[in-house]
Amino acid sequence: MAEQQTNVAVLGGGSFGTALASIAADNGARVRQWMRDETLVKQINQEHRNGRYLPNYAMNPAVEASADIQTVLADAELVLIAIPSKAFRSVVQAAKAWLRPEQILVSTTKGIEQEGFLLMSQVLEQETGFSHIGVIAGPNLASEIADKQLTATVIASADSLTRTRVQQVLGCRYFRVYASDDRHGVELGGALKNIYAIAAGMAAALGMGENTRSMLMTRALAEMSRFAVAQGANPMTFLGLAGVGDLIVTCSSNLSRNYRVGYAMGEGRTLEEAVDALGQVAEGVNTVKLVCAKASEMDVYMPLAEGLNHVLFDGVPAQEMARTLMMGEQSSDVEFILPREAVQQAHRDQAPHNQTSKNQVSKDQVSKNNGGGNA
Ligand SMILES: NC(=O)C1=CN([C@@H]2O[C@H](COP(=O)(O)OP(=O)(O)OC[C@H]3O[C@@H](n4cnc5c(N)ncnc54)[C@H](OP(=O)(O)O)[C@@H]3O)[C@@H](O)[C@H]2O)C=CC1
Ligand SMILES: O=C(CO)COP(=O)(O)O
Repeated sequence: MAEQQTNVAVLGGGSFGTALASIAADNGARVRQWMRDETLVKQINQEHRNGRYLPNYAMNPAVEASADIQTVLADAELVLIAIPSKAFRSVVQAAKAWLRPEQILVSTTKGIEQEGFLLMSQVLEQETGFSHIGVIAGPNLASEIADKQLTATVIASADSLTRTRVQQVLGCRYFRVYASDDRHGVELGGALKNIYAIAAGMAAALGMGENTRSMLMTRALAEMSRFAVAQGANPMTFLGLAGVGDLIVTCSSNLSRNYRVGYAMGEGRTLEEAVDALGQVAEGVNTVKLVCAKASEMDVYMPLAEGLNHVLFDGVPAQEMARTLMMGEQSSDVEFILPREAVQQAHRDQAPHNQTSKNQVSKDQVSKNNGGGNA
């Protein structure tokens, strides 16, 4: 529980920003929430309801909404930024004149900026140069938080003041906040799982069974952690809420917008139709493109992401991805115990006449096969 009244600013009037603003207010903080939509500002201040993003949620009436970013940031000790990745930098730039180095800046955004492949905390660092910077990620469907379903998240920062203040300000009887100092790993976990949530939604619409779903999620975790480790993250982070925790919820729930985009495509809709019908952000659509380009540049094997990328952007039918799911290399289960290279070497050593074994399909063959493969 908050020990003293803290001034909190939330930038973003979407579903997650609204849920976090209300949690902080429930917890005794003085909360101001910024959004650009004046009609929504009026509705939140008069009806204590965000009719566009969380229409059935009775917000804490103490949350004060405003379209004036200067007013919202005045006196804020903690600033939570819940703006989709495509607009994140421009909003930080608009806020910059009123930010101060002693403030704690926390991104809640699970996405990647195309230019430079930057995560949002890196954008915050670039734009401000401040030292109290953190990220929040975890299995946090906003609409379940709005129902006050028991929920846990992670605050990740190298800065202990950031971790502690966020735990104090947001931790309450229905929202638990665990700490991590692997900011990069936690932030990558939140961004990467959106890719696999789309694939899981597609698999569900295609009628795949529970074994398939479990395989997909577990191999997704292998792929995510492989990529994150190549980017300098700690693989153990993926055992936590921001890794396996967030992956489970978004690959299982129709409340996840990324899952819903995949489901709609599995039912035969185009990407454009699926995204238009959603009317909110599905970060995974952009993330899969950026991650595949980065993985190819770094030579990281990511067949699930590559397969999805082909379905989303190259017109490959979803059914084709499912078929090729079974044709990739049969490699190591947990490669941090048995490295992939060791399995591949054993196959090479034991193949008759040093031919590629029958069950072992090379990376080249997998990518030729319409981009699908087993992670
Ligand atoms: N919703 C969830 O369950 C969770 C979401 N997240 C992450 O939080 C981030 C924000 O998501 P969420 O709140 O759900 O998003 P929503 O799509 O619900 O809302 C987006 C908000 O950002 C605003 N916005 C978009 N572009 C701009 C812009 N150029 N300038 C100013 N404001 C802008 C929108 O304003 P307007 O209405 O005027 O367009 C809206 O207030 C995402 O990265 C998401 O991954 C993380 C955990 C859970
Ligand atoms: O990140 C989320 C839950 O943890 C929200 O997922 P979606 O963006 O797919 O709705």
